[in-house]
Amino acid sequence: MSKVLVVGAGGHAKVVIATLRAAGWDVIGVLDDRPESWGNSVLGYPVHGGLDGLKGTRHRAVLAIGNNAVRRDIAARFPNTEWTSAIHPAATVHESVQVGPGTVIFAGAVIQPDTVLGSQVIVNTGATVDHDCVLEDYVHVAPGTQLAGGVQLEEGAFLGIGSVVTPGIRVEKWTTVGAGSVVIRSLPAHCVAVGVPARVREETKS
Ligand SMILES: CC(=O)SCCNC(=O)CCNC(=O)[C@H](O)C(C)(C)COP(=O)(O)OP(=O)(O)OC[C@H]1O[C@@H](n2cnc3c(N)ncnc32)[C@H](O)[C@@H]1OP(=O)(O)O
Repeated sequence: MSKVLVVGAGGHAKVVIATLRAAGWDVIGVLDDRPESWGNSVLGYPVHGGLDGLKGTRHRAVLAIGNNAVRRDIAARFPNTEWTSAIHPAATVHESVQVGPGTVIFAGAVIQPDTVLGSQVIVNTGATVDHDCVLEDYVHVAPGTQLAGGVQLEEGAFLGIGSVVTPGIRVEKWTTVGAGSVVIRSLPAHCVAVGVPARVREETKS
């Protein structure tokens, strides 16, 4: 069994650990920069200490943090870490799908042919991503999100739980789509869009 470290000791880490275990990985522990988490455990796996523990380790690691910008910043901080992807055996991922380093795909997700997932992407529980989609680096599609064919989610886009995107739509960089929203027109970068149909309600800085 290959050994792997988990980075992040929050709720998302529980699902990452469950996914890794189901996929046959040997989880050797958790790292988190918050001192209050040290000595605790996540699903029975000990939090050994801060992220500097990644320096010099020969083990692979998974970034188990749901926030897209935080994943981006940690990946930049540790360029020499070998980030591994994790796919739950109860996810359905077509053999033509490309999966980048550090990307996690949780139970019940379905990913259809010729979709491309970048690095550090999260396809959360039960999300469906249909044919020919592109999810760039640091994208997170929350549980139950449904993407039609040919959807493009640019770097850092976050789609809230249960959101829906119609065919061929583009959501530009670092934009957030609110829970339950239905995206029927492409969305610009760095904004928050909500509702049915989704409309921009706020511009953001990052
Ligand atoms: C396993 C996991 O847990 S994965 C994590 C999944 N997490 C999610 O899906 C979270 C999704 N987050 C949301 O939908 C949030 O509501 C956000 C990000 C869109 C907005 O959050 P905030 O900026 O805090 O917005 P806030 O709660 O202040 O609401 C602002 C306005 O937007 C409206 N609004 C917020 N979210 C939505 C939504 N999803 N759909 C429609 N309207 C919404 C509010 O009703 C409010 O309207 P008002 O000004 O007329 O009263």
